[in-house]
Amino acid sequence: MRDSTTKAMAGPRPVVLSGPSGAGKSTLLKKLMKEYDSIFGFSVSHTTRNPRPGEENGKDYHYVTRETMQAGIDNGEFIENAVFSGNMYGTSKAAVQDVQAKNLICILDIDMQGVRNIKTTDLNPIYISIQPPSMEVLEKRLRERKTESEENLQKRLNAAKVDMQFSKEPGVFDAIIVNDNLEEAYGQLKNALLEVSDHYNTASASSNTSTRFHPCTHQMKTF
Ligand SMILES: Nc1nc2c(ncn2[C@@H]2O[C@H](COP(=O)(O)OP(=O)(O)O)[C@@H](O)[C@H]2O)c(=O)[nH]1
Ligand SMILES: Nc1ncnc2c1ncn2[C@@H]1O[C@H](COP(=O)(O)OP(=O)(O)O)[C@@H](O)[C@H]1O
Repeated sequence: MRDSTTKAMAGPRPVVLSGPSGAGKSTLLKKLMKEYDSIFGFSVSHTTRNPRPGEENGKDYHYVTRETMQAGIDNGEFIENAVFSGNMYGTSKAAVQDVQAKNLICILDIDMQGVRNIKTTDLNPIYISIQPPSMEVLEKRLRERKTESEENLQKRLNAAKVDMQFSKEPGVFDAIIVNDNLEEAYGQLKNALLEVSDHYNTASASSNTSTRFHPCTHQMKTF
């Protein structure tokens, strides 16, 4: 059902990045955000999982208890929420509004349940799937990341099999990027952001030849 509280406002379309845990979404997003920090803004999700070393509350996630998260959901504060590997995750309306208020293109990193749920809302994002070259490579990268217990790792690998099938469903994603070589995948991500939307265009920066994103304003829905 559509959220009847949504209202239209001018602004660029958000971007959803999805794909298996370990596919490289955070790595690619961090590169994009570093290069184009005046263009893109990250939608900071809520989660009940513990922070990893180096992660910052309010930057990577809002780390909350189950009780706090459930209260927020019950109170209608979330656009979507899901349980992944035993933890709750969700995109609050405030997370998206905070980015839009800065006139930045909002980027969401969400799982496939989130993709399905967002498709029932008026957010109208561009959907990009980041996929690993193979299950073997995914497992190797997840193990080398050293962030997960064996149990969590197995849960992520099981979810990844379903996710890889989901990404092949016609019409779900505007672009699918296989993250084999990081620089190539990053180039493809930038191209996908340009190609999948008429609302982006490129121009040479005055002082160098790097590609710049210039979002045009158009009608979009916000929460
Ligand atoms: N539905 C939904 N999924 C989210 C949200 N935030 C993160 N996720 C997904 O939750 C999964 C686990 O994220 P995380 O614990 O950070 O582990 P990682 O993907 O292995 O780095 C990933 O697939 C994320 O895309 C959210 O707000 N909503
Ligand atoms: N193209 C790549 N080649 C090799 N390692 C990569 C590549 N992309 C990401 N990684 C590494 O794989 C691990 C998983 O990437 P990450 O960005 O955390 O994935 P996700 O956010 O999708 O869970 C990280 O340790 C990251 O440094």
